Amino acid sequence: MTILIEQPEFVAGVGVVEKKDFHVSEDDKELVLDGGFLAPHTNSFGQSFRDYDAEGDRQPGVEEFYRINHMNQTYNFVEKMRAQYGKLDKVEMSIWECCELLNNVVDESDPDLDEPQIEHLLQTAEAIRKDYPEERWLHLTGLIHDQGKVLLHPSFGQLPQWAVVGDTFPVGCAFDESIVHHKYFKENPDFSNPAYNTKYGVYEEGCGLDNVMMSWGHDDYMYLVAKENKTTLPSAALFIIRYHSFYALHKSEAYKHLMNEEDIENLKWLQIFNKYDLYSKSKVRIDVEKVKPYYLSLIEKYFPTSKLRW
Ligand SMILES: O[C@H]1[C@H](O)[C@@H](O)[C@H](O)[C@@H](O)[C@H]1O
Ligand SMILES: [Fe+2]
Ligand SMILES: [Fe+2]
Repeated sequence: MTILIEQPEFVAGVGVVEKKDFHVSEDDKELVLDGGFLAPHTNSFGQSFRDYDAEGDRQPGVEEFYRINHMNQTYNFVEKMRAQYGKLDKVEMSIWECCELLNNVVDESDPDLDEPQIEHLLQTAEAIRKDYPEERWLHLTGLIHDQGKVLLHPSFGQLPQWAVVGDTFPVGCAFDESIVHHKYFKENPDFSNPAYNTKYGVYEEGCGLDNVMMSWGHDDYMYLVAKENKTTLPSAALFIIRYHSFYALHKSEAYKHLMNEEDIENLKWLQIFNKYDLYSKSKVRIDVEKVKPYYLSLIEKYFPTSKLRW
């Protein structure tokens, strides 16, 4: 007997459809995988993924991270950061050089991972590659989605962790209760500002997420870098990069009233991507030198110049 496990797949022009991706053969009493990626039940610390209350060494630091993040991410702050970092006048480097810079970067907001970020980028991309071998754009999206974390590096002004990592959320309208450690928004000045604390705030129904200011961090920054450097990646890739930390949307379905038609389409891809972003976090290291030529070929395909403006 064969047990089929459902995996969604994208078919050009049709969108996301169900796909039978791998099976377990009971006759042979062994697992027969068609090279598929298996999402583990627990993280490398033995806890469920994204359990922000589970007791453990990382919990107090992660909670403190969110306290400071929620207090400081205001509409005004985001406007300033977008204007300053949108100039892309800090550094010139290639995508691969950026991967290498992330060799020393550890994300303090993450309860599931304490490995350097280069590992996470490759783990994500390689996990996607297993299940979606044909979607080369999605492999590259995996590789670059967290590169905005270079904002932590001294050559980018060494921004504090609260201004770079963690889940993101819209500013300029009410903070949804589904956001991790929501209680700390009480200390954010926008929380009691009537211009910003209603369901719509400064936005309108269906205005499109492109027109929504998101809390500042690696997502919005990398989106600007990719867009301004004229990537030919599809719009779903840019959507994934800008909103992959927006769990209130892609997990809790909050803020849907701000989406437009294109957002609704792109969200399907983000939900696929999220499985690999989250569940590939592990202690299993990728052989960087072995996979490097493949990713260099993708970078060449989707970016017009080898040096990017950051
Ligand atoms: O801690 C994690 C990490 O910073 C990820 O890169 C980000 O995308 C997540 O949303 C966040 O919660
Ligand atoms: Fe991220
Ligand atoms: Fe990530």
